[in-house]
Amino acid sequence: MSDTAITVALVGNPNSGKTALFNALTGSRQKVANYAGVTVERKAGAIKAPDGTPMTVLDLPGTYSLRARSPDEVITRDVVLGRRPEDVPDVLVVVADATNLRLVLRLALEIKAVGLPAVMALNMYDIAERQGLRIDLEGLSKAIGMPVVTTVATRKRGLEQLLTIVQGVLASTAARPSTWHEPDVGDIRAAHREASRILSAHVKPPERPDTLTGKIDSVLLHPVAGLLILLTLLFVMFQAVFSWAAPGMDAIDLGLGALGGWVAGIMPDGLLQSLIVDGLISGVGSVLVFLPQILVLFLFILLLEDFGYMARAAFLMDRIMGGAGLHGRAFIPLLSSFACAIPGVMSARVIDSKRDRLTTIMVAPLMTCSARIPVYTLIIAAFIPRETVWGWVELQGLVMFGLYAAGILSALVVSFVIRKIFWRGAFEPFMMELPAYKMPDPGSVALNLWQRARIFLERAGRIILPLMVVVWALSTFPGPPPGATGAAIDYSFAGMIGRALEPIFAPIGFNWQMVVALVPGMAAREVAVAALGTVYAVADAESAVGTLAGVLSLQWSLATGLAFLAWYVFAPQCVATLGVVKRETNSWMWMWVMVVYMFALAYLAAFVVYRLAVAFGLG
Ligand SMILES: Nc1nc2c(ncn2[C@@H]2O[C@H](COP(=O)(O)OP(=O)(O)OP(=O)(O)O)[C@@H](O)[C@H]2O)c(=O)[nH]1
Ligand SMILES: [Mg+2]
Repeated sequence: MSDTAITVALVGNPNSGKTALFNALTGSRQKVANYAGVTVERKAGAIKAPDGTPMTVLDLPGTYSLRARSPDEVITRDVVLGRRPEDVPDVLVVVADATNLRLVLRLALEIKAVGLPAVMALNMYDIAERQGLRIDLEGLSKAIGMPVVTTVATRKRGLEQLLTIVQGVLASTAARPSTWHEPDVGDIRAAHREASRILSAHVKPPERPDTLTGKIDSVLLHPVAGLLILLTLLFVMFQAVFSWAAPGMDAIDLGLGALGGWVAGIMPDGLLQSLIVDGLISGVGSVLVFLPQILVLFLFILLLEDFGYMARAAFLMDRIMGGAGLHGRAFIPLLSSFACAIPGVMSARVIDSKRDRLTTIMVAPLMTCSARIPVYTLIIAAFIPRETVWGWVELQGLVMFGLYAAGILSALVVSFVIRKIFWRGAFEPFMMELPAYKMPDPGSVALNLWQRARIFLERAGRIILPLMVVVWALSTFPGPPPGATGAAIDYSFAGMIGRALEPIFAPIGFNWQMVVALVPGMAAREVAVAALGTVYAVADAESAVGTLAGVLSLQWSLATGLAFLAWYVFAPQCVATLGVVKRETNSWMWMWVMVVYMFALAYLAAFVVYRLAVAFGLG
């Protein structure tokens, strides 16, 4: 970004399409979704105006006012008011949802007071046209004192005109000193009246109002039917994760097996062959197999997000979450944590109260992130028979559903305990605008899915691959002394480390190979799967290309398998998440509290599960 570039900041209400506009302008792929509070950071992108002038575009978190309450709104306020030296805007683009103008008009009046040249982008104009909404663009523009341009961010419509007008106001208007001050209740009322006046003067109600959203909501938000539908959706999702992904997983498995066999055939036996076949193909491959499942899961999540269902799910869960002491806005952070706890912890920024935010951050890693999928499905494939329980309900999917439910339940219980022990507070009811339903756009879903695949593959290459070289080396060296009788790996460093730590984990039924896998598993959960793949492949060179699940089902008891699952529901096995918790809470203490409480829960849960299973004769 050059200092001479013009800086354009996109400001607006949540869910008005700022990020969609940012992506359309800059060609980036920041997350866009049909609910409020998606963006919690400022993002910058460099572009050229139609006449070639370099520009920097800033995407900002959504807000209803510059009177910022939550940390994400503070970012927006500070950028707009020029308080962040690295991002001082020259011009503001107020991004408005054309079908929902009342609140953004209030914001536009505040923006006027800031004194910078400003333009309003009337976004989602396609929907406004479909509804037959009649907006007097000229009158509106006069009333708010800034040019108005219509845009359709998702179809890249109106972008050139927007940029041209942005340059126009920059050339014709000089920045005035800011007269903005934190509005008090009286100011807000006055602004509200003014916004209503502008609205009734320049916007005629739609000829074909969106009645569909109301109709769908009467079913989906029904206190009983709605919850049942939500549960059914989740249930179908986990069934699909197993049944739809199976062919893809089998294909990858077969391909990797063939690759391993081929490499073993053309390379002479020896260290290098072992590194490639046992370390890389068995190790990294055992994680790659799970790509189809991750994609099926995200396909569901992306479709539901784009459709506008997630905000409804939040609404339905509000009573239950409130009962557990979670803030109404905690749903979105917890939902994001299903992908990964890192964006989840970050989106807790939408919560204004410090304590509520901290509670949400503390429980976010309990939600089942996608890195747990390889661990869960590996153990399920090894120990849970592929049986049909009832109709189309399969046992494996049912167990997966149970593991996700265990994560959610434990998050509710932990936040309940935090609120009871550390701080009590008033229950904050859900406050989020429910977005209108939209048909998901196949192109953007496909693009997002591809992003997910890329993240997964990049992790395999950047984190798992190098770690597997280390795990392989630790399991191979030093070689066994001459005349040794045991398996070679018993004499290796990995064997020594595993045996040294084994006593700690013996009470919960873990063997030393599992302990060896837990250590690099701190880097990321799925690394443990890869490490098991490598350790067992090195240990048993004969069947190095057999499936890992098959090996585990022979080597572990069912009780051990279940204890491992219980461990992974709770263990804080991801250093990156801990780093983000430290950054977002700005405290080492809370990070350590998280480490200690999650490890304690993991150990306890694995212990109870293991002992119970043994008592039932599954040891
Ligand atoms: N039909 C239509 N949909 C749009 C348009 N612009 C954005 N959307 C959709 O509106 C939803 C919200 O878009 P985002 O870009 O995430 O909104 P945002 O303003 O960045 O939201 P926050 O980050 O939460 O403040 C998404 O589902 C987009 O696909 C548009 O011009 N037309
Ligand atoms: Mg956004």
